[in-house]
Amino acid sequence: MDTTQNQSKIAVRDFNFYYGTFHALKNVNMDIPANKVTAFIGPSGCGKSTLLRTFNRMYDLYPGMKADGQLLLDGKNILDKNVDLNLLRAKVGMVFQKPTPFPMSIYDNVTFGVKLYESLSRSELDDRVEWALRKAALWGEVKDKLKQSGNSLSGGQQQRLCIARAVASKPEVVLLDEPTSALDPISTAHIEELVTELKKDYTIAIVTHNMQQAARVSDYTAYMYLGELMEVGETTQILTKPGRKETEDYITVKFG
Ligand SMILES: Nc1ncnc2c1ncn2[C@@H]1O[C@H](COP(=O)(O)OP(=O)(O)OP(=O)(O)O)[C@@H](O)[C@H]1O
Repeated sequence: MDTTQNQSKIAVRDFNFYYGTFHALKNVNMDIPANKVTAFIGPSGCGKSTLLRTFNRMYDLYPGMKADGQLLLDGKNILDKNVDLNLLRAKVGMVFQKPTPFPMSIYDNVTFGVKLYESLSRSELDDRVEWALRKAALWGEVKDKLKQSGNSLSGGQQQRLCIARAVASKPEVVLLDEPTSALDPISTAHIEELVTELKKDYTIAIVTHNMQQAARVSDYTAYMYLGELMEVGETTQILTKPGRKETEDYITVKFG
């Protein structure tokens, strides 16, 4: 990938990841450019979600997992033992496949992470809630019912609420793990528009099984296979003229 014009936000260097004795990611090297969307594609089980989750060290939440190599966020290795994990997760937000609003009001969902890292006045919090919900293109639909439970929203609205929650603490990177796979086409279109909008302010990494989605939203695409990064490059090039046979076979089947 040509990173000379694009500043690398995350640099992955000689990175390996293990679930116990299972070697899930094998010597991965790549750059995730700032203020761009990088899509991760590849067959089920190839390690896309595993790689994404290492970018905010989600794996620290589970025993028996091990990583080596380097994951440099703005040049600093996030694998270092003395990294403040709360701060890291404030900088690198995550949205999961299934919408996961917390069992609390829409307002409290958005302020949840903010309150952990910042002490804002009530009016500052109100402003942040409006700002985040506007970013997530949800404000108009919920501004009159902020005290209602997040679970009262539709699936597509819930996912936008999760995006609002992720951006509310003003992260630098947003990780999206198949964010639209549980959504209808209209909600999917909403989220895709949002991803394009968000990259002005954030660096975005998205896992998707949908090649059309990768084509629509991403600038760069990484193809993974059996724990290896097979190739990475500009999305138009990877999807139309992949360098490797494995990528071509996968894309041909997926595009149908
Ligand atoms: N908690 C875990 N413990 C042990 N092995 C795991 C765990 N999570 C994932 N794996 C294994 O690691 C490999 C990569 O899984 P991962 O979920 O990252 O793949 P993926 O490409 O995101 O797949 P999918 O597209 O199906 O979501 C798989 O072989 C999977 O079985």
